[in-house]
Amino acid sequence: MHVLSVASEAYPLVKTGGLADVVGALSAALAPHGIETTTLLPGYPSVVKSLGRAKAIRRWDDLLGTPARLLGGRIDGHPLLVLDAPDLFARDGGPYADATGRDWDDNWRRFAALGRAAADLAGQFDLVHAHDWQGAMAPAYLRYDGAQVPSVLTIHNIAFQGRYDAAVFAGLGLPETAYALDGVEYYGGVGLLKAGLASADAITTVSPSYAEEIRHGEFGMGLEGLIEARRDRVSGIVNGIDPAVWSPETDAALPARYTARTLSRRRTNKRAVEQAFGLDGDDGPIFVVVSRLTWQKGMDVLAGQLDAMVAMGGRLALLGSGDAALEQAFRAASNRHPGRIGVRIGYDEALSHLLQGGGDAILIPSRFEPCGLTQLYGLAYGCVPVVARTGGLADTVIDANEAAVAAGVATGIQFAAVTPDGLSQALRRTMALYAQPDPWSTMQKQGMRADFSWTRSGARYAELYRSLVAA
Ligand SMILES: Nc1ncnc2c1ncn2[C@@H]1O[C@H](COP(=O)(O)OP(=O)(O)O[C@H]2O[C@H](CO)[C@@H](O)[C@H](O)[C@H]2O)[C@@H](O)[C@H]1O
Repeated sequence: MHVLSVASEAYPLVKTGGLADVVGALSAALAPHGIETTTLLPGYPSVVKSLGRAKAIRRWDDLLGTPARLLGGRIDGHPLLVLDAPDLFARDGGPYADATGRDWDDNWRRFAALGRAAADLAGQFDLVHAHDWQGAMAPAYLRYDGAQVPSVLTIHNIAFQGRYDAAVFAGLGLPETAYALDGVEYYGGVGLLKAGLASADAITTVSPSYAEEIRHGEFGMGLEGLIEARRDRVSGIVNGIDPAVWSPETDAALPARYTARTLSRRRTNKRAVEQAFGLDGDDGPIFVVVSRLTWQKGMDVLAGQLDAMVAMGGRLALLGSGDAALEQAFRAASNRHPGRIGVRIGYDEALSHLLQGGGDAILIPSRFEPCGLTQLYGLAYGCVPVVARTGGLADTVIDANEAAVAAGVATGIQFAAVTPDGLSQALRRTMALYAQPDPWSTMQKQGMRADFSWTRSGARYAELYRSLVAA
């Protein structure tokens, strides 16, 4: 089977978050099931450059108003297609925003063009798998083209919806009838994710709990009615992690590599974390954070608990970037507590590996979390996850309640309320567990033994694809 996977990022070519990790890993996850995945990405400058001298496979004189061509390449040995449309993608800055962080005004056109190109190419594939709002127009174009190729749309985060003014509809190149309640119309404007959700043959989210949560107002963020109406098409398939990239035994970013049997080697990495973040050397735990600094991730609540954490004897090494006010709050905390709180504002892939390989516990106090990958990396690296009980975090971490600790099955600490009290209790519980070396190392080893490889989830996607292609 040949599948076209359409997304705005894919590791290792372009990454701003977890979407890239998953899209980058899918091709290898599906190959054992006889599925060849071709990934279609926008031609950002770095992506086009990575292709070297590539020949155009196809050209458009007018792809939603702009000339474009299709270039071929490989991503980790798997087929790659790149939509080279310089008017849309040849810009400095990030995939979605300029260097100052301001979203590009024409994002609707940039990612609708990606979807339009995918639909134009779909005839060469058995199925199209689109990701998030940036890929979501692919199923919509397929539907309004009357194409026979089935489509899957995966929601990695329903908070990002690609919502625009009604005026952009005219630029989408769709029939008038598409501006309708069951089409692209969304609260009086245009919704790209909404259009995809209304059109795809199947909808997946990245954990079973999140699939359930988004049927309700608090998590559905305006799309709960549509999700509920299409619930027989919605399923949750939990993300895996790519062992070629995330494995403490082989990780080149770690000063000391280790396994569950050689956990004491982590001490060398812990010293490296202390150095990198200017932390005091002592025997207490180092909490780590690798995250976008946003409301979703509960970073405001964490910022409010840092004085308490330091008073308990904890230290923190934080790597992240995001909201300016939160960046400032963490910097200020680090100035207040030199040697106890170290902060690195920015994006650094290698440092994120070091934190997992040297930190004692990774904090993830998310208000909602479709799946979450950093807790899975934490589990694989013996960096115990301390997580809010929501979405994929609830599905992947076994809380260290008394029964679970006694049975030796706990893999982390869960807490229910993302509030100052909820988080400070979780920190206190973590400190108390850390003070008991045996249960703590049992918890680390349990996490490292848990299987979050793509084996099971790859099989689930393959099964879903087959059910649609056969239909
Ligand atoms: N400053 C930094 N430097 C280096 N690396 C950094 C970094 N900040 C974050 N990262 C990395 O970015 C990724 C974040 O992935 P997550 O799944 O945790 O969240 P995200 O919200 O981006 O993804 C969305 O999509 C994914 C994929 O489906 C879902 O798991 C998730 O719940 C959903 O919100 C991880 O690989 C992490 O290590």
